[in-house]
Amino acid sequence: MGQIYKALTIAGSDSGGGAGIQADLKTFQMLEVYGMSAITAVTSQNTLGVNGIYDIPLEGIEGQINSVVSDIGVDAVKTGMLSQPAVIELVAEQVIKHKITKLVVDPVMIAKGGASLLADNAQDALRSRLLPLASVVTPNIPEAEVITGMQITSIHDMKEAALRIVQQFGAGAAVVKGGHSSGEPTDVLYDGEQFHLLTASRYETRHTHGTGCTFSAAITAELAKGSSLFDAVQTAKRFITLAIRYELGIGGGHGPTNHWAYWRHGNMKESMES
Ligand SMILES: Nc1ncnc2c1ncn2[C@@H]1O[C@H](COP(=O)(O)OP(=O)(O)O)[C@@H](O)[C@H]1O
Ligand SMILES: Cc1ncc(COP(=O)(O)OP(=O)(O)O)c(N)n1
Repeated sequence: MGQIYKALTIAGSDSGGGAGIQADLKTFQMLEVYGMSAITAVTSQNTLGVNGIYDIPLEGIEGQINSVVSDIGVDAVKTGMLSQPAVIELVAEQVIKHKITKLVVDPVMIAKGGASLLADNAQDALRSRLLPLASVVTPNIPEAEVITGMQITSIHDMKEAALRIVQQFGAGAAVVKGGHSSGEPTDVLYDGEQFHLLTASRYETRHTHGTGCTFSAAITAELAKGSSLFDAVQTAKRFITLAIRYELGIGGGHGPTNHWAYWRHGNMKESMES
């Protein structure tokens, strides 16, 4: 079987299977990384929206992380929905305690349907406790605006936000994602030294539920395998573009992306070009 690479997601459960823990584990599997989970909250959710949020007690979250790390071990960790300041505090402590060096922070704040997945009073904890521990942070444009306090209306602004997330808040790197912009969905990576722009075609579809989770999970999987940050982000961009392009078309609202697409269509030469 060769070497088994392992990744842990610390995030919320999406009963609809398109975002959160479910999207992360599907992505890890497709990228041939063994996936594990520490669930922070259970959501009752489908393509139409979030109907309920049930937080997991702190000792339950800590127990899941300890169980996994102490026995199986992790090559990389990602965070998603952390919902409360105390959860962020706990996760930060665990990252330090377990000496996690590859940490992808997806600063999940609001679901596509509008439900809040991060309490307003958790923003400070996110900035001060988690961002300094992150190898890379992956905000969408509204999340980057909340973190930095600046308005983002251009690639220039996206670069400035990524720079601030690294220089002001202490993250190792930042990818400000362009899904919420108009035009081509260009993502801006600042790796601490230079900027990289990752561009793809925009596919006009309502089936984009879980794009951010899937993208950050793909980065995590590639980092777990030992890829450089730039290579990991490039692979993640390809993974999410194909997952959006080959939509499943299920559900009456914002449907999930296609986590099989990279595997089924990923080596088709023209798959990113048309
Ligand atoms: N309609 C689309 N077509 C192609 N790529 C997209 C589309 N929407 C988002 N993306 C890409 O999906 C990834 C997630 O982006 P985004 O939607 O901004 O994040 P989030 O799901 O956190 O809001 C980024 O790489 C972004 O460029
Ligand atoms: C449990 C859970 N976690 C995260 C999200 C948000 O995921 P994201 O990838 O940002 O996708 P959209 O909400 O933008 O579709 C979620 N909905 N549920």
